Amino acid sequence: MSLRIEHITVRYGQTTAVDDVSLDIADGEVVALLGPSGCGKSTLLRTVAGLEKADDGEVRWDGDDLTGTPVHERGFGLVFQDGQLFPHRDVAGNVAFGLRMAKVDKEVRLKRIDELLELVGLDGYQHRKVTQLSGGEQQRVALARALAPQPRLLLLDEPLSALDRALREQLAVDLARLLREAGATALVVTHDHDEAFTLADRVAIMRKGKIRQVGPPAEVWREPADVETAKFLGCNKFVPGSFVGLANDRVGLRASALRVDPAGTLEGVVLERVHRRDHVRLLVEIDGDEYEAVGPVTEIGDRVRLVVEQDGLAVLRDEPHGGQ
Ligand SMILES: Nc1ncnc2c1ncn2[C@@H]1O[C@H](COP(=O)(O)OP(=O)(O)OP(=O)(O)O)[C@@H](O)[C@H]1O
Repeated sequence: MSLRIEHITVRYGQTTAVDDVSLDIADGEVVALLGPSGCGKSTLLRTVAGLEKADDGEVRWDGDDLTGTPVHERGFGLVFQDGQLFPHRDVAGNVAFGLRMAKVDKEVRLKRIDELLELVGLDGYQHRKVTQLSGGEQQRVALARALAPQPRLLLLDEPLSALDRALREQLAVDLARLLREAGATALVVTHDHDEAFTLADRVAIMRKGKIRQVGPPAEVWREPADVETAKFLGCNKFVPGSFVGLANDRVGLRASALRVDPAGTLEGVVLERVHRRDHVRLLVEIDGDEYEAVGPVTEIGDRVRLVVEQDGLAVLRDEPHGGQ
């Protein structure tokens, strides 16, 4: 039971939206397709769904080429950014949709609806109108509806991006849990790295129509394949490894890489201070160069010591020409 994307290319006129992409998804695995706007993520997902036709390459399930298989016969569940619920049906009516199509008995159907609503945290919502639900609740219903017929693969296109930040963070955690509980095999498209890293067993980084790197979240976070990927994953400064005590040629620093701490070995002078929701962000001069750092509160002009936070670092593989 596995999906294989083989050398898929999709063009729109002069634009190559997806450029020779190959990717496998194993049974029960959640893979996130992560990349900036316009990199081709949705086009690739839509091609897997059968909503878009590939100019080249194949999408296979258990070895079978799906090229001639229409969307509704692929056995895949789809969830889009805005849920696309049926407004005239209640919650149960929406969740039941795929089960009705599959001619599942009413009794079994009702039981399955109850199970799914419990799974997505909407127990007791069966007869609520979907137009009277919050955005987060609507997305949960969309997810329950997609999961109901037990699809062999779940395709999620920016499932949380219509929601506000706080709700998105909470729902990403819930979604990760319920994909695991449902044992779902899923491909999730997102441009938000926090979301991708929360949800996925593996993250595939996409840029300009190509997959640049695939790996477990911790590995991609720690060792981006190149400088562009490191920048996309939050690195805004690149230094020789020796600056942070590593042997690598080049290391990317995220804003959280340096933290003021009297035990630190680096020394600098505070140039600027900004208060953020849950921390203080500083601009510090070290040996004539400027770096971001995380506070405690200090005064402009203070001399401070700084420690290096490993999570804030990205190690770049040594490149013969020195990368950026
Ligand atoms: N129907 C279409 N006709 C023409 N060009 C298209 C069409 N759909 C997408 N494109 C182009 O293909 C490229 C990839 O688009 P796609 O929507 O797959 O990117 P994306 O990574 O999903 O972006 P976003 O995160 O903004 O949705 C873009 O340059 C886009 O303008």
